[in-house]
Amino acid sequence: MSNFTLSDLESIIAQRANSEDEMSYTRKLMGKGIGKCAQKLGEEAVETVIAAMQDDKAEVTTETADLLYHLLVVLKMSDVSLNDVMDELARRTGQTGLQEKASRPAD
Ligand SMILES: N=c1c2ncn([C@@H]3O[C@H](COP(=O)(O)OP(=O)(O)OP(=O)(O)O)[C@@H](O)[C@H]3O)c2ncn1[C@@H]1O[C@H](COP(=O)(O)O)[C@@H](O)[C@H]1O
Repeated sequence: MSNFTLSDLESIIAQRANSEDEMSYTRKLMGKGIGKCAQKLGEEAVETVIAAMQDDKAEVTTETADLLYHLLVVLKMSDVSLNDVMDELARRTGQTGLQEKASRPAD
């Protein structure tokens, strides 16, 4: 099992965002703006859903890797850190998902 974490990948993405590395996919993608990054995130989410519906474990694994990478790119572009997201998830651990839903303001 690898010790590699999402936090490690977040750090690499942050380095690439500020680099001049012509071989960096991250740099190239971010250069296209938030619209393209968000579109890629949506595509990877759909591909993960399709893999799950096909009950294809290998494909779910690779598509989820693509999805998590593109999610971290969008978080970086949005100036939201993984820590921000983990803090929000930690805040929610005191209640069930249905309690959280009931506590939301009415639309
Ligand atoms: N984890 C990833 C990762 N997952 C997916 N991808 C890329 O995401 C792209 C998605 O594939 P697609 O075929 O859908 O996209 P595409 O056709 O190339 O792109 P578009 O033409 O649609 O824009 C591929 O080019 C993948 O290589 C990733 N690119 C980089 N990383 C990691 O991010 C770090 C920084 O990478 P670089 O910025 O490339 O140095 C490194 O640790 C990499 O391993």
